[in-house]
Amino acid sequence: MPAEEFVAGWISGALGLVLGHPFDTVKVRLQTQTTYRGIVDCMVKTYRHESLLGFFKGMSFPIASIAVVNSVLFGVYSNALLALTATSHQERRAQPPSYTHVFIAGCTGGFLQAYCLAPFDLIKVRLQNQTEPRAKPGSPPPRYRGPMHCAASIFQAEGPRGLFRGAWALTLRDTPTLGIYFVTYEWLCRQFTLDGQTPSSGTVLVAGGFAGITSWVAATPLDVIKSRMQMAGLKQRAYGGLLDCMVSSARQEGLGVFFRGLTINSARAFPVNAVTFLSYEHLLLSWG
Ligand SMILES: CN(C)C(=N)NCCC[C@H](N)C(=O)O
Repeated sequence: MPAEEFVAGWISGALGLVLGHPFDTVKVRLQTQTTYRGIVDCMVKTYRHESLLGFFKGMSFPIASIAVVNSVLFGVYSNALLALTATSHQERRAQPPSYTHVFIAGCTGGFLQAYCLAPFDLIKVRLQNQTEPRAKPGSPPPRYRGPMHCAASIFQAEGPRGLFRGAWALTLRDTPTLGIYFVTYEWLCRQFTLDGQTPSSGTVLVAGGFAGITSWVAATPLDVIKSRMQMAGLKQRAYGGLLDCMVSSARQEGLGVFFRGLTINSARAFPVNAVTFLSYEHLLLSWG
């Protein structure tokens, strides 16, 4: 099993994550809290109340976890393609796989990464939703003192299953959308590259960026539900399950609720995924 894809996936995912985290914090807050009038209002309030640090809440944990999650995604994707088409990463430019194979491999990667991502994503969302300013005398202490304390508190209160809250919604979100992600990337690369050639860096940046946007547009409805399930019973009301969360969110806030965070998600997706794919392709190319 080729291991370079796992390592390249890890490094490229971490680079993309740092770039996209401030956008991600605004997105999570818009999706789960009703106190903001829009993106700008959320950014201004976050900055005033919590300074620049507020945008980077909950980042240390995803940085550590991206090692696992992105390497599982890219490693499983590439190895699934190897199993389906008997071609290695290097051979795929000369013998491109069919889009059906790319889609199946992407869905497989998405499905497996969702389970690795679930506990890390839960902790990230819980920390991002803590709007208390850091270390201000007299202000109430935040519920969680950091990622480890957050993980331990959830574990103590709900057991190991508690750490997988929202995992179903996350799996439903990621399985098909990661198929879409890799198909879009491959399709765009092939449109702008001569047969058998390696795509230029510009092509990889654009194809990666648009793959990110397309997949996140498709993922946003379930992303909203996932974030609400993860916050259920805290700042949110508790839900009877995924379907109950969907129906009651739509009843109370209209169908527009499923597109909350869409703009910020798309704005974040372009740079994050452009950088992720560029570094992934370059790392694999330099390792031969
Ligand atoms: C639509 N979905 C779930 C994705 N495209 N997932 C791939 C993640 C890539 C990058 N780390 C990101 O956070 O955008």
